Amino acid sequence: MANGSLWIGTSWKMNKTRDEARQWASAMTTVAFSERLQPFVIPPFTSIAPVAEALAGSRLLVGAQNMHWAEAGAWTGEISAAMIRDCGATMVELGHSERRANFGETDETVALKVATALRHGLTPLICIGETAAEKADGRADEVLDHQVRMALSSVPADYRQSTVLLAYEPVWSIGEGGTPATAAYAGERHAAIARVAQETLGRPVPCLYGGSVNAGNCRDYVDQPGIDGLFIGRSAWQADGYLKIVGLCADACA
Ligand SMILES: O=C[C@H](O)COP(=O)(O)O
Repeated sequence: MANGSLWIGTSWKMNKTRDEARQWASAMTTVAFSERLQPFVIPPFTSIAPVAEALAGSRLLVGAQNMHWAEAGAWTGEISAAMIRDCGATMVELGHSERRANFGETDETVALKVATALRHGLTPLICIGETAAEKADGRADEVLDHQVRMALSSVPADYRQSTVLLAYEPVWSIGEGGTPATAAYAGERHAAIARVAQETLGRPVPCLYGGSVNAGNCRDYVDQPGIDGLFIGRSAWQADGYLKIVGLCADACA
């Protein structure tokens, strides 16, 4: 269980029109979230502004699923940190395994993006995780160590106390066909990640678990020491699914 806030959020990946996004957001506006929780939602780019408008005044933070590291320029198809801020987002997800596997994201580009995000006042949510093959080879902690060091060593000196989040998402646990990590396995990896983060940044860095989280297993994860929140896909894409998990996590904190 987290000592500080328990971060409970969802990325919608490439799902929802603006109308669908507004419907999800409007279901949140009357919810009294537990003070122990920090809720957040990460819509696709097209829905950031309408969701941020609908959630103005609520405790839910809004994020983007990716961004470019450059300030502006000839980067067709890309989105800058300033554009994301302009739409009302205050967080940005970086390095999701789907972007690493399908769009050439690397530890080097994630590092560049972390620095840019912080300079623009965006909280980076840095996704890390080993593949099934790396796990089978007994290399999970080695892979995570490298990912964490690369991402956190890029934090500019003036921003070392800014909020930075990690999300441990074993690649084999994500999406359709994914197998959720056992809470014990996730807890062991979180302990290893916490040691590397402390070494690299000189302070604790909150780390969320993601990968087939659902209403049936969410409490097992948040009961683990060192798991500071949950990053949820499919089980939170419907408002009632998200709120069910939020309620269970609030109970776990009580
Ligand atoms: O961004 C969220 C993660 O990739 C987890 O997705 P999932 O809960 O659908 O497995």
